[in-house]
Amino acid sequence: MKTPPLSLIQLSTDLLQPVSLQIRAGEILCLSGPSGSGKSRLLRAVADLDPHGGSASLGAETQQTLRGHLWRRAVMMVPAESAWWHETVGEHLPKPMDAALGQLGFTADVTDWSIDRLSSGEKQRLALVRALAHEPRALLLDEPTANLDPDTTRQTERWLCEVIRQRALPTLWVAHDRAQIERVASRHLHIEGGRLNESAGGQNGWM
Ligand SMILES: Nc1ncnc2c1ncn2[C@@H]1O[C@H](COP(=O)(O)OP(=O)(O)OP(=O)(O)O)[C@@H](O)[C@H]1O
Repeated sequence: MKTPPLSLIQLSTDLLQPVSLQIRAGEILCLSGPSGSGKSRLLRAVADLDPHGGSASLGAETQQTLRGHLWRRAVMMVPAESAWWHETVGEHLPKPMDAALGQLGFTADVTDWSIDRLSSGEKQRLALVRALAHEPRALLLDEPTANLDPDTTRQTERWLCEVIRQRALPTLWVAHDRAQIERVASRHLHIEGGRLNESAGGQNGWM
């Protein structure tokens, strides 16, 4: 089955003018902008977690036609700070994710680890694995490598890019780091002053 694109249709927040755009299957659209410019709030609007104007759709399905929890399972947001509610890592995974965990450098016993012992970087990578275990059809990533050292950042980026390509997931990826955007982005938008502008790179296009 062909993976549908993720579309924003006149989507607006109180910080962002209405925006319409389409993210194709397997495309990584990076979003940069100054702190407080509304990047996370745009992601939350696409996930239908906050009140907003306009709508978003995934092929024929829209925020209006899918119930909230089903929309958010299909269009999966991984926030910068993940929430955990069970005692161990394994209890949060709806299916075994051994290959992904191994590719991200975890040993097989990570599923038995207590949430209390996890570092912020471990939490961040495990939240990505958990999100993908739910088999979403689009991804919203809020600074997915913010807590990682340079080597782990590269490892996580490579893994994410491969999964996004294999599963043909339309992806909106908030990033601050210019080098990261150059490595992963199919397209780059910059948000500033309530507007979303296509960025061709270059000094003025980056934050
Ligand atoms: N629920 C809310 N109601 C009103 N204002 C909010 C709400 N959540 C966040 N804000 C404010 O909206 C602004 C944008 O927040 P947002 O988290 O989207 O910024 P950001 O661009 O992701 O910034 P950063 O790069 O620092 O993470 C901030 O000034 C924030 O304080």
